[in-house]
Amino acid sequence: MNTDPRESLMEASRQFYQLGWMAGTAGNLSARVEDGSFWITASGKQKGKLVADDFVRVSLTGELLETPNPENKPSAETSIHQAIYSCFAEARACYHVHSVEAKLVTNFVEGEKLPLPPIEMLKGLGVWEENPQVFMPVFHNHLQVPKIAQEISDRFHRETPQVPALLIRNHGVTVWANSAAEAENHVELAEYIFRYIVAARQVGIKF
Ligand SMILES: CSC[C@@H](O)[C@@H](O)C(=O)COP(=O)(O)O
Ligand SMILES: [Zn+2]
Repeated sequence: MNTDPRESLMEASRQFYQLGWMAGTAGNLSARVEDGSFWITASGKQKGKLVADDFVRVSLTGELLETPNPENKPSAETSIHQAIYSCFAEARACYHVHSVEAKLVTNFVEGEKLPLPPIEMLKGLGVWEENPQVFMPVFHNHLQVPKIAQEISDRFHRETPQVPALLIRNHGVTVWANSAAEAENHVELAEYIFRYIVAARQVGIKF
């Protein structure tokens, strides 16, 4: 991967903002560099107009390594990115967005996983089966973000998720991939699936 992925992160953020998935300051994006550290959006930046100074570089253990602007603080959800990179050594990018549909679908289930419809788009998330039975992990939206990160880490060490994506209840989706381009693709596919789930419910289709 390119040593400085910020251009890809800014481009993805602009795109997600335009789609309504990173309204205001919502969401955070990160991508790793060769030494294992990662660039992540600084906390509280407007996601529709990020510039290269709106990022920080942190280590896998959360230590601040580089900040173009001394006032930058790492995203409040950095610990979730750390958990993902620690669980999946091959992951090179981790994107988190806040669409309306990603929040809605978490209200359709009470348990820890959301059943996904057996639609073609699942192939883009790595599921190549006929009529697959696939679930996306759902986590409680604890006020203390490190607690969410710990639960992600604990669950994923016990059980590998079927898709490279997770939901936080009434909050949003987080995806990961082995490149920034693939992470962007995963966000778009996950969001398509959430729109499908909402629409299927409206017309009474069950899966
Ligand atoms: C619009 S506030 C949303 C935040 O609480 C959080 O969930 C979020 O996604 C952005 O936090 P940030 O610290 O800017 O990375
Ligand atoms: Zn968030």
